[in-house]
Amino acid sequence: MVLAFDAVKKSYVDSDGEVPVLRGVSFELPPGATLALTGESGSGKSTVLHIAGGLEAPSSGRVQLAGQDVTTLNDAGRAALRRNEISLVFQQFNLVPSLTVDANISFQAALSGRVDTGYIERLVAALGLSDQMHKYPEALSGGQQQRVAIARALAAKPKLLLADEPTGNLDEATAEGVLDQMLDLVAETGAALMVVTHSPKIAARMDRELRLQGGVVT
Ligand SMILES: Nc1ncnc2c1ncn2[C@@H]1O[C@H](COP(=O)(O)OP(=O)(O)OP(=O)(O)O)[C@@H](O)[C@H]1O
Repeated sequence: MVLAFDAVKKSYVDSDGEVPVLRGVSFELPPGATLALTGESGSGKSTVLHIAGGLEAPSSGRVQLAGQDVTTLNDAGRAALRRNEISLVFQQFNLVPSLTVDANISFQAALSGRVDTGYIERLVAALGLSDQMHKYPEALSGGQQQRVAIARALAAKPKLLLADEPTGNLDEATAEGVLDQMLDLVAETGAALMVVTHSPKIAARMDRELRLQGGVVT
């Protein structure tokens, strides 16, 4: 399995006391699988994504990523897993402002020593970014920045691609193009893909939909 959640629970503590968000979430994502994670606002979708990406720890339960139990790894182990096996696309694009688009796109791939120039050129062309490569992120529109973030995530050829509303700022045709690129990566490399989305159209393009409701998946 690329990703396996086993009875994952997560609570936050706020001024009212402990607030349970995930009450026992289990699912598996094998290589080449695609999954849409849906549910109402506040149902815990981003929380699942952050736990899957090793950014947050579950309160209990087990998470296995690329065959390793994330819950027992130390910080260095988790950081290595994040760097080498996982790409995340957030709602905020987290581009590096001091680097050109070109350098931003290669950034993660370079960290894990996997820069495939031919693949990056294809991606950049397919995502309509060829004319933007020497610009800095601040000179790009929101939709262009989003495509740069997606190109960076794909360029690293991760085993697991996690995306939170990856097409939120894009018009329909561009959003379709972005999804095509994500699904091509899955088809070509056997990566697994999990997408958080409110869009039934995007969900329909994934193999499977998990709906979060009341802290469990349905
Ligand atoms: N760091 C935190 N501290 C306290 N509560 C949190 C924290 N992160 C998330 N929550 C709470 O957990 C619940 C789930 O949040 P989450 O962001 O996972 O939902 P979501 O389904 O992704 O929502 P949306 O569709 O609006 O992005 C919310 O009630 C939120 O307030």
